[in-house]
Amino acid sequence: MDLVNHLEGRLLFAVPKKGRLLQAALNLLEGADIQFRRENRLDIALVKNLPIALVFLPAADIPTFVGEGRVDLGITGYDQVQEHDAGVRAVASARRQSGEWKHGEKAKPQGCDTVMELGFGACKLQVQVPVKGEYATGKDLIGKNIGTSFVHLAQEYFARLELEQEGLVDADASQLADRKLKTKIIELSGSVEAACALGVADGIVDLVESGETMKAAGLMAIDTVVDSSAILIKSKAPSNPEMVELIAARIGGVITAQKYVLCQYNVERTRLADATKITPGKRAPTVTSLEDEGWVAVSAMVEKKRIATVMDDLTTVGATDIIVLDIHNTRGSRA
Ligand SMILES: Nc1ncnc2c1ncn2[C@@H]1O[C@H](COP(=O)(O)OP(=O)(O)OP(=O)(O)O)[C@@H](O)[C@H]1O
Ligand SMILES: O=P(O)(O)OC[C@H]1O[C@H](OP(=O)(O)OP(=O)(O)O)[C@H](O)[C@@H]1O
Repeated sequence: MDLVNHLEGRLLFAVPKKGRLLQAALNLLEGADIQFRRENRLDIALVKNLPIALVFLPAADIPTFVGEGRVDLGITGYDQVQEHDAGVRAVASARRQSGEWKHGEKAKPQGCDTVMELGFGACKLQVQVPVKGEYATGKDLIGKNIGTSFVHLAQEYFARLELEQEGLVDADASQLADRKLKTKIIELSGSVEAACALGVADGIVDLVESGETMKAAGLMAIDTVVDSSAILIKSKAPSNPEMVELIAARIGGVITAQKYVLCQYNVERTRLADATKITPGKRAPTVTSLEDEGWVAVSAMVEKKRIATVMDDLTTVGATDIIVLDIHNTRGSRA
């Protein structure tokens, strides 16, 4: 089947084609009942039960496709959106400085809107230097060689430090983009952590999650450029805004379900106020009278990560028959 000719009328939804975000993104699509079959080696898949086509793209390219309105929705890292935006500022700056930018010309309406955080892919883009070295702060690296895949964010980070050193604090985005750096930013496409040991760079700007890669390479973090996690983004003018809303509501429901459990217990009415302070629910707890006068049953959503403490505290205020249930899906309450 010629898939490209079947895209007409379908909302285009970009998903990372490989790497750290792929599996969690696929799990989210499954939870949202977005059904598709991806043919071997094809980067487009038609969704069977909705007028959507999935486009599998490198996470780094998704902000470009969504930002230019070629694709309506996308899942990628916040770091990638920030890098893309910094790249757009760098291009605008180059055009301004070369005189190509005409007076009064408006920037193209580029960029994307964040719909929601997705609760996975947490990591930090950090400035790293050799543990056994002479650098302790970002400023110590001014004028040095920096290896990174995030060239535009690194450029703006060092532009800020260089301008601060020259006495200009609070530089705006275009001043950062316009800066001719003393620091040399070296673009690397992977295995960035090897750059210092191999003598290519004095420091690097790279992603850190557990810190294992950094530690194994004999590096330590001295500053954070961006705190990131996976996000759902949409173009500024999606082809089908209702469908975007529907997908966002479904994905929001799955995320809430993953994040919360349902806690139910019985408690004496006299202790109800103490108990509901511990389980206020997302909006309010559901309280039902029991046959046994003086007792009530309470049911409330509780964040999964807090549930053990919540159960301890409920026991302390005299709650009994405490049970915790997994939530399969939700709607109408975003995470
Ligand atoms: N160690 C990590 N832990 C959590 N999230 C990460 C981690 N590394 C990267 N990410 C997130 O996943 C996104 C994609 O990174 P990943 O390294 O998987 O990309 P990729 O598409 O495989 O590209 P590359 O070929 O450059 O490795 C990053 O932008 C970041 O948001
Ligand atoms: O702090 P950690 O948990 O060790 O994770 C950090 C590593 O993960 C990412 O790389 P990835 O393994 O995705 O491969 P890459 O170097 O090819 O991008 C990132 O670029 C770091 O190298």
